[in-house]
Order: sequence, then structure tokens, then C-alpha cells
Amino acid sequence: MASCPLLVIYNPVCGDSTAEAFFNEHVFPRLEEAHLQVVQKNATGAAGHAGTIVSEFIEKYEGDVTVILGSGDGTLHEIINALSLESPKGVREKVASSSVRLVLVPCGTANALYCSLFKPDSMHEGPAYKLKSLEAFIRDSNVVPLTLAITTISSPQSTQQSCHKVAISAVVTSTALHASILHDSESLRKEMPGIERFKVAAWNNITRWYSSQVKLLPTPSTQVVEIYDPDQKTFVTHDDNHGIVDVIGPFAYFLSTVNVDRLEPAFRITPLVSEFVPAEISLDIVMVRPHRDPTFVTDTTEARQVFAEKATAVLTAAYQDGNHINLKYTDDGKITTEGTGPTVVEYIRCGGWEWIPDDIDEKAQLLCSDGTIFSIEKGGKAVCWEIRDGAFEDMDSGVVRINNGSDVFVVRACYNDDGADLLAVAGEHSVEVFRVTPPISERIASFHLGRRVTALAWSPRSISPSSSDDWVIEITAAASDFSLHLLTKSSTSSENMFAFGGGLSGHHGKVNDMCFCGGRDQDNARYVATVADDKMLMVWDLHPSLDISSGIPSPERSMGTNASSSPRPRPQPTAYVITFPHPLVTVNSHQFSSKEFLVSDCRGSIFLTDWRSDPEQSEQGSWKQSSVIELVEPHALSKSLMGVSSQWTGFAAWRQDNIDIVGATYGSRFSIWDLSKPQGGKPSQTGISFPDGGHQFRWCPTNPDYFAIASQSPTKGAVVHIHDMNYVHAQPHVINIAPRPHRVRDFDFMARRGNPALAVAYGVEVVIFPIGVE
Ligand SMILES: Nc1ncnc2c1ncn2[C@@H]1O[C@H](COP(=O)(O)OP(=O)(O)OP(=O)(O)O)[C@@H](O)[C@H]1O
Repeated sequence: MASCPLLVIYNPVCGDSTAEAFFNEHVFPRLEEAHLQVVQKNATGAAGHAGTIVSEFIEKYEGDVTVILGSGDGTLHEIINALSLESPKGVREKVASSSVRLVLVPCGTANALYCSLFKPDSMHEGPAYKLKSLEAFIRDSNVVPLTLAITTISSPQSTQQSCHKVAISAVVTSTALHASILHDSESLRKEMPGIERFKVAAWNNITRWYSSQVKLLPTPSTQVVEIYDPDQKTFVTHDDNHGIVDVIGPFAYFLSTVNVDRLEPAFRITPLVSEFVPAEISLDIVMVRPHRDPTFVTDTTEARQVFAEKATAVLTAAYQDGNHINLKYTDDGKITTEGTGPTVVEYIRCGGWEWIPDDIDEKAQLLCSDGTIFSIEKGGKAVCWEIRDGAFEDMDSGVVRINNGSDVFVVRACYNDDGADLLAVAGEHSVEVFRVTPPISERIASFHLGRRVTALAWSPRSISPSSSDDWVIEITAAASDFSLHLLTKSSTSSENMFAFGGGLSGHHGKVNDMCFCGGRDQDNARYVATVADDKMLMVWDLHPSLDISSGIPSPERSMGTNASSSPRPRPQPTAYVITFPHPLVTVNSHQFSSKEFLVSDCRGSIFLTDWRSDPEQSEQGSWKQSSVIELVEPHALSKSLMGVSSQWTGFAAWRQDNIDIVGATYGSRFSIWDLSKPQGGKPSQTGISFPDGGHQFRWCPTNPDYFAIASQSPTKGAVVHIHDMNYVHAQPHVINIAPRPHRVRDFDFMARRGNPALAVAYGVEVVIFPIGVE
């Protein structure tokens, strides 16, 4: 490590402005003594300069570099943000991965990260204490990897050019009192260069409460939010243990940290970071909500004045070796460390949080990331979550990760020209819709179905907020109880859910796939096809001219504003049913045909079905009357002739630029049919992708020669193979997404132009990344 190029930077105005003197007196002589050659040394000249210095320095070197940094946490924050948010240039552009190692010399005011790594013995440590990191570097000791917290601050979804800011913290991300303190204390820096200015600013803000809607996001690996129980002296699963935890304000205090147990040498606000070292990458949150006080009645100026004393008690206890986490209320609202009353502080360990400040509460709109203050626009929000190893590379290469909080079962990208950045993600209870604009994603709709989702389809009506002010989200979803749902949200209306297909009239087996009708006329948003384990293809008319709802549960409107404004309930969709010989797995439509669906079954047969062929004759008909073509996967046929039972299922996909090309997987094989050259239903090309069984097959909508196959076998891990139609027998491009025991639950291509990108669901995560195939 000592042989890496060495850059020295110090901030001459941080802390009490003694960094330069300290470096001249102690740091440079010690480096000389250790025979370590400094390649470049700089004093920062302005705010933001440190980031530029380090970015420009690393552009000149391919491998690891070391930066000796004399500053506080703010300058470190600038460097981390510059390195993670700017694209690599110079020789770095072609370098796969290398690290920037930091040697900290604490010259700032609070030096939270340094004091957490090198715990001070007293408040007045001498030069030897400040040189501990430098000495460790000279000895070539271990390097501590940093966990980082990324916060996206987004403007309201309704704004035409909704914008995002991204802040990366290595220490603290906060709102409420802590953000107000940091906001106000900067103006006090000149007269109070030490930590006293934080106390003055705290006192000036101590009676404030902050109104916001908050969600706590689970840690990806454990999938739960944990809360500290001072009686058991351990973390326990939060009472509201269904993944995401909703928290109601107002808040007196809300702060999260990574890497640090303290924000000043003695202010141990998140002491459990060092006492219960997190097993997984996570955030520690400390929050104080006044309404937990048993004497709280209502939010008045007097109530806030009275509570100020209690907030002060929390801050004071944090200075007493982090004892605030043991404080409880007595029945009459006094603060004690005894008894069984509610805790004054809620100490949370989780994967992230979302903060949606109340429009009318200006102070609630402040957000602090390592001392840098941001303002959340009215109607906007901030989402903060931890990021893991390799996340810097992710950000540089346009990778986006979505943590759903619970297992993801279905991902479906919107293929409409005006919706190419939209992605629907469905899990245990809900369908979430994201606008994906690397390196970030923004959730723009959330539909809580309360049941596991088994299939999704995007309506051709959907338009992204990126494309129009009059945007619309329209999706159909199937749930594990075989119910179907039309989910809508638009620029003028909130989430609306309309249930149909329940009861006797609908499916009575798991709905495995669905798609809207093809073609380019208006009907394509009117009809939606569903296929299920019950061997039925059902084509639903979402806008029937007649309401024939007998025997069908009445329409359900469980959310949204449209429910009350609609004069009459919407008529129940009617279904046209075609029965097949075996359980059905996939259904596809095509942009050039409004009358056909491509249906695959679990035995590897594929049917091209003209569902409008002769409705009189074949109503409630069978596949024989309506199927135009039956394609047979020879491998599947031989298996079934030999009576070999298999858990393999057939999965078919229709290439959208060419109506004659169909691709499918069955078992280890994939097959491609060219319908313009019929060969008795046999494929024109076959190959092997995963010897122990491929599962899903999808064509790339933006580069139609590419198709991707994923295996669901857990023996491989989460892997996707990319094939090229022009070289079907060549080895596929293998993309390893996650090791065993992960497996790909579902995947789809994004429809945005440029480098093709995949969205892959595994576990609780969806990762969206450019496939980078030459
Ligand atoms: N030459 C300069 N002139 C003015 N400001 C500068 C200069 N160099 C750096 N800065 C700014 O100084 C600010 C304070 O630096 P830093 O956060 O490192 O010290 P601090 O605030 O005293 O310590 P801490 O963050 O540990 O409390 C940073 O936000 C940085 O942008």
C-alpha cells in the first residue's frame, strides 16, 4: 500500500484553521522520516476543491492510490461524492476496479469518522492521537472498508422535469433537529470554531418538531427492520415486521449513521454501531417522536416547550456514553432508565429510509449529508439506503439496484415508446412502479394488493412522466388467489385498483402470464389475455359495452380518489375462454397482429391462436378450433413419448420486430422457429443454454438479434445468458448476477434506447444493468 501514488490534501480553513501548521510540523516530517514520497500536495482553495483534486489525481494512475487527508468530515464527503458520482476519465476510464485509500488526519471540528475509528481517551488529545491513522498507514496495517449511504432527493413527481440530487454519506444522513443544527451552525463558525457552535444551534432549534411521512426499509439480507430493546439489550424484529415499516410523525429527532458511533468525540448518538457491530451492511437510525410520551395530548406550542426538556435530556444522555438509548418514560412523562415504560428514543437498524416532509413544514425539508445541507422541494422526498461493495462501479457503469423490501416474483418493463424507462416490480403484497434513470430509480406508484403477484402486463396506454405531463400508469396484475386487477395512476389521479376475474367466472389455477392484445389500434389497450395452470386462455374485455356482472363479485375500489368521483361502478370485464390440453405457461401478443396470441404450455408445445377467428362457433371453445399453428419442441416431444416426467416448463417469446420469429426454452434447450418457413412445426434452430434446465426466454426489444435465457436452477446462482441470433451456436455471453443460493426469479429487457439493459429480480432485489455485449 505504501508504494501506491501518494496525494496529500489539507483544508486550511476547517476546524480552528490549524491544518496547514499541523501538516508542516508533524505530517510532512513523519512522511520524510518513513521515506514515503508524496507525488502531489495541495491545500484546498475553496469548497468542492478537494473532490476535484482527487478526481484529477486518480485520472493519471491506473491502480490503487492513497490520499492523506487533513480535514473534517465535510471535506471527506466532497471527495467521496466526487469519486462516486462522476464518470471516470483519463486512464481510469478503462480500468476495471481499483481503490482509493484514505489516511485521515483529524483537523476538522467534529471529526466523527476519525473519532469512531480511533476512540479518544480524553477530550484534549495531543498530536500523537491525530497521527494514529498516518502511523497505521506507515505500518501498512489493515484497511477498513467504508459502508456508504446513498440518498436521492427527488422533486415532486408531477413536475415536468422532475430532478434528482444524489448525496453519498460516509458518516451521517439526517433531517429534523440534527439537519437544523448543521444548517444554522455554519453561520456561527467564525465566532465559534469548535463544537460549541453545534450546542448553540441545538438550543435555538430545540422546541421544533418536524412533520413527515417516514418508511423504514428492511435490511436486504434479513428482510426485516430491527429495533433495539434496552431490556433484552439486543435488537429485535420491529413489531410491524412485514418488510417496510411506516412511521408516523411528528419527529423531534431523526438521524441515521454508517461507520460511526459518534458525531463528536463524546457525542455517541449511535453507540450500538460499535457495541453490536452490524453483521450485514445496514444503517442505524435514532429517532425521537414526542407522541410516545405518555403525557402527550396534542401538538401545541406549550407541548413543544415542555418536550424541549425531554429532547435536551436525550442529547445530554448521548454525551454520557450513549446512554440515551436506555431512557424510558414513567407513566407521568418523566424520564428514567428504570421501569417498563416506552423508550424515549427508538433505535433502529435497517436497510434504509424514506422521508416525505410535510409541504407546509419548511424545516422538515432540510436534509444533512455529512454536514452538507440539501433542501427537499415541496412535494418531493428523500430516500436513503446503504450501498455495498462495488456500488461505486455500479454507479459509474449505470447499474441501478432496487431493494423491494420483500421477495420479488415478477419484473416487467414497459415496452411503449413513451414508457421506456418504466419498470414494474411485484412481490409478496404489492406492485411497485419505478422510473429508472441510471444511476437512480424513483418509485412513482405503489399498489398494495395484499397478495403475492404471479403475473403482470403493461397496457399500451402507459406513458412515463419523463415523456409527458399527462402521464399514465396502467398495468394488469394477477394475484395468488387467481384474482385479476387493473392498476392505474395518472398525473391527475392517485393509485386506483379495480378487481376483476374473481370467483367462478375467472381462473381457478395459478395465472402464469398475461399480456395486452397486440396490434396498433385502440383495441390493444382494451383486451388483456391471461393464461393459467387451469389450462385456460382467457381474453378479457376491459371495456365491455354491456355490464354482465351476474355471479361476479362487484367491482372493488380499494384506493385512490377516483372511487368517490365515479358516478357508477365500472362494468365488470367479460372473458372469452379457450381451453387447452395442458397447463399454460406464457402468452404473447405481437405489435403487428391484433388477432393472435402465442400461448405455450408446460409440455413444450406452442400455439398460435386466432382468438377472434369465429367467435360464434368456438366461443368457450377449444384450442383445436382456434389454433392456427402448433409448434413442437422436439426435445419436449421425445421426453413425453418416453414418459419421462419433468419439472421443466415451456416458455415462449415472440420477436417484436418480426412476426415470423418465435423463440422458446424447454429443458436444457432453446429453439427458434421461423414461421415463414414451416417445417411441420419444427424449429429452424436449436441449441443448449443451461444443461440443467433453462427457464425464461426473452427477446431484446432494442437490439432484436439478442435474446436472453435465465435458469431457475439454484445450483448456478443468479445467471443470465445472452445469445445472438446471428451466432446461435456460439457460446452465450454469461452474466453472473449473484452467487448461490440466489437464482433469477424473473427478468426482462428494459426498452430504453442505447446499450441494451436487463432488469433481473433475485431475492428482494432487482438489479438493472447494461449488458455490454459487443
Ligand atoms: N479554501 C477553502 N475556503 C473555504 N472553504 C473551504 C476551503 N476548503 C474547503 N472548504 C470547505 O470547508 C468546509 C468545512 O470543512 P470540513 O467539514 O472538512 O471541516 P469542519 O466542518 O471543520 O469539520 P467537521 O466536518 O468534522 O465538523 C467544507 O465544506 C469545504 O467545502
